[in-house]
Amino acid sequence: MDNLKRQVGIEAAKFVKNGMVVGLGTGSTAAYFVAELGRRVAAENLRITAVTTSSVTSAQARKLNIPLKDIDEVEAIDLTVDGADEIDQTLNGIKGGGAALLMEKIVATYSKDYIWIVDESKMVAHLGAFPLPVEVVPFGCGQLFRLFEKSGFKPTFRLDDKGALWLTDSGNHIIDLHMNEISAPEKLARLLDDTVGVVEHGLFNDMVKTVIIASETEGVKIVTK
Ligand SMILES: O=C[C@H](O)[C@H](O)[C@H](O)COP(=O)(O)O
Repeated sequence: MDNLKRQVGIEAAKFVKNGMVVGLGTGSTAAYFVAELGRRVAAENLRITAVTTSSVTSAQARKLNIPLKDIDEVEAIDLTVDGADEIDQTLNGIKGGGAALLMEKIVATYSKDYIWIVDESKMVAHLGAFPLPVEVVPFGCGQLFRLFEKSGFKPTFRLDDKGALWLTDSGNHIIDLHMNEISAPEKLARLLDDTVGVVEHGLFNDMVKTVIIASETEGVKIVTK
């Protein structure tokens, strides 16, 4: 698995050219992309500026001497590369397994180009086997949890290793919805967008045009929409 993740990370880094502003995703797959960029910055004198999608990725980028800027300091983001938890046949996806969905969606929204990198296990017929992360404001999140229960969304609060409610980089909590199958991702996204207390959700519908997939049998392939 790690080998497949490394392959797509290295492949995606080939899209990065001198002078670009690059969005750095979060997670175990995106970390290989960031590592390869760091290698190229050191070995090839690649000149880029990066914006990141989480404190974890910022820390990795700093260690690798990748120049970072705040998202509001850059004119535009040329390309963002990120992982995903599930991707369906239409290239809708679920993200946020690493709790970075809010910053990830903001960075993706302001990127001219957006690529996901995954191993083949992430490609699915229907979204929903992976619990859908929803970032929620702490105030009233117990009420929101009960609303999700009544709606049949099978919510669970995400906890940290001490058993406390998970705190995101933006100071919010995460409720994971165990829906098993999401038959209408657009409809669910609209409903969540309209729900008070929801900051963001992990449905990334119609956002990505390019996915780089690695499999044991077929190697690396690029799927576009
Ligand atoms: O919040 C985390 C992100 O959405 C990740 O990109 C996603 O969870 C995939 O992570 P991984 O590459 O570790 O499977």
